[in-house]
Amino acid sequence: MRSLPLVPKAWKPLLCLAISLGLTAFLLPNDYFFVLFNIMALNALVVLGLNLLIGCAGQISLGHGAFFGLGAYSSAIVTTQLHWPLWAGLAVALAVTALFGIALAVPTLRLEGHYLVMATLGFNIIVSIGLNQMEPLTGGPSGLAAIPGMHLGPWALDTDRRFFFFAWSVFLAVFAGVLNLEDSRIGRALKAIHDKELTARTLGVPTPRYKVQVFTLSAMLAGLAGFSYAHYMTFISPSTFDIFYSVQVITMVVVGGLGSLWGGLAGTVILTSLRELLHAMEDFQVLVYGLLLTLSLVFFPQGLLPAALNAFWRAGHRTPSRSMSGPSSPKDDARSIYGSGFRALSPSTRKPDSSKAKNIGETPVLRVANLSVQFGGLQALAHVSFSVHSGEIVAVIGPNGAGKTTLLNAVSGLVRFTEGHVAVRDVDVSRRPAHEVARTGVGRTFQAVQIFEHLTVLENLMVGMHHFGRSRFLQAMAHTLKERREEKELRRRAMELLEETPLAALAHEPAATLSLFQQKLLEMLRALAMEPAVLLLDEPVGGCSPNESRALMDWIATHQRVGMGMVLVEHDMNIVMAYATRVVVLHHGRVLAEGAPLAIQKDPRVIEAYLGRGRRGAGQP
Ligand SMILES: Nc1ncnc2c1ncn2[C@@H]1O[C@H](COP(=O)(O)OP(=O)(O)OP(=O)(O)O)[C@@H](O)[C@H]1O
Repeated sequence: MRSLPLVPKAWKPLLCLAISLGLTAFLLPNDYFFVLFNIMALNALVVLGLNLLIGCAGQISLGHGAFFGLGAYSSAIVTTQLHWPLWAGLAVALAVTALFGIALAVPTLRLEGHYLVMATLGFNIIVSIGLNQMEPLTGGPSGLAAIPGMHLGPWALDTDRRFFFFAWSVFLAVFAGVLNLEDSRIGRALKAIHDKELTARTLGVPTPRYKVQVFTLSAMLAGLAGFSYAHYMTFISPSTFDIFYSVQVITMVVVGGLGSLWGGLAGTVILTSLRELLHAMEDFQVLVYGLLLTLSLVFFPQGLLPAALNAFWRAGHRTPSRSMSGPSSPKDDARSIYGSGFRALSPSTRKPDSSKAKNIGETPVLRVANLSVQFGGLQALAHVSFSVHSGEIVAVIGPNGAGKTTLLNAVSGLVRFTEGHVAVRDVDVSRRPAHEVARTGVGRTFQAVQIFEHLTVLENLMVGMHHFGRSRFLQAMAHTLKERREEKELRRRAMELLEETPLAALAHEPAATLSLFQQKLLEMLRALAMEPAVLLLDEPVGGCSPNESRALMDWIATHQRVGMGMVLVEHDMNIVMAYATRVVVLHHGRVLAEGAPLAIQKDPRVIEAYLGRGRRGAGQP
């Protein structure tokens, strides 16, 4: 089965779902239940898109009622008023929702959380007003009637039972595509964006493009549902597509569990049925949905269903799995923490300047020229210039607030600089977005470790390899042969890298369960997975014990030999002296001194900057 193209990854549960739906069709007693299940299928399509948007990419929309309406109305208008064929109605519905999706996504791209909710809510209200006001086109509040019924070529889907098979087949096909997408290179990138967007950008993930694409895809799924609804009901009016519909579908996502595609389906089944139960009490529906939404968000932010399932699971498994926790005590022996190749060096084995400068390349891999960064009235960096050659570890040191992290942020494209240039392997990356800088060859770690906690260890690494992949949204959804080969290759390379470290045994564990040491190691490995020309390490051993620090530094220093340059921001002078080939000292955003570690250690200007006037010669920096 694995070698066949276009077979969904989750084909077993999908097959079970298809069989259950087939059996359901024979068990449903009358047309009333078929109508209920048909509406459920269309809601499930909208929820699927919304879940992809909210759960995977972390963008919230209260405008999906509008996309549902735009899909329904655009097809209804062209098929009733222009007498276009049904397939043209579908094409128009998808095109219109895609265009509106892009038009809404691009300007709201920078918005997050409440602001994005407000923008999409505003969009829903505008569309509702438009549908009511544009009477000649939409029929106004009385709606559009006599819409052509759904048919597949010569087969008219003119009974509720026939439409049942159509609607659920469409849902199953799209569901398979979205499940494939979730478990692909793009899906991992979307989850990484949801988890830590800035970090994802520094790993080469084109976040703006993906956010627009996922928003558009989500809008198109609502448009597809709207198209099906219009030609199933053959009558539509604006009240179906108002803000209450958007609230309903959001509640279905939240109840089922944000980001859980199967949970979203369960939420749809439960809440569509609930709406039917509350049919007689129309005024209470808004109240019930609002209460469910609020209660879920406040008490069960991961979703009502996942919370119930977790409670059920915990009742059956009272003892937590040992493998899910990091090393439990300092008594865990070094091998269990570091694994082979991770034995700490004793301090005496690594001396300042010993055998460090053997493999330094001729041409710089990173050139920083005259770099200045201004934060309002604060000059954080002023005319900083230095370069890094392959095989070099250039330490950047300086007192707190000297501008070290700002320098790394400016080089990696996270901070705009007012003046200067940055070149990576002779490619000018000045003022390019962070993901492009990363793709040119800049990998980095952060002062406060930034792993994607909701991904596994292996998936974290695979996000680091994102820019090696070529597959796009549609290829990932269709799970094409090319995409499968690419995914297999990425997985193989990531496993190979992991096997270099003790993390291999934890490949499929959630990254959040790792100890700090393991997280630091994973973050470095993920940056290495990018195969960067230059690796920026921001206090890579901060928070680690001396043994852990040396183990990490010894391991990372082995990569010094493979033609990569490193910039090491570090406060621990023992580490700097032991591993740096050159040291750049920053003070008040300016380069105070630059040279070999031993020379820097004795430089009176450096001693003064670190220890202050009057204590010159009192000790080392
Ligand atoms: N985003 C920002 N907005 C405004 N000021 C900032 C910003 N980032 C840093 N700064 C300021 O710029 C200066 C340099 O900060 P930076 O974090 O680069 O120093 P650092 O040398 O890395 O310090 P530390 O060793 O404590 O990490 C500080 O005065 C800091 O307050």
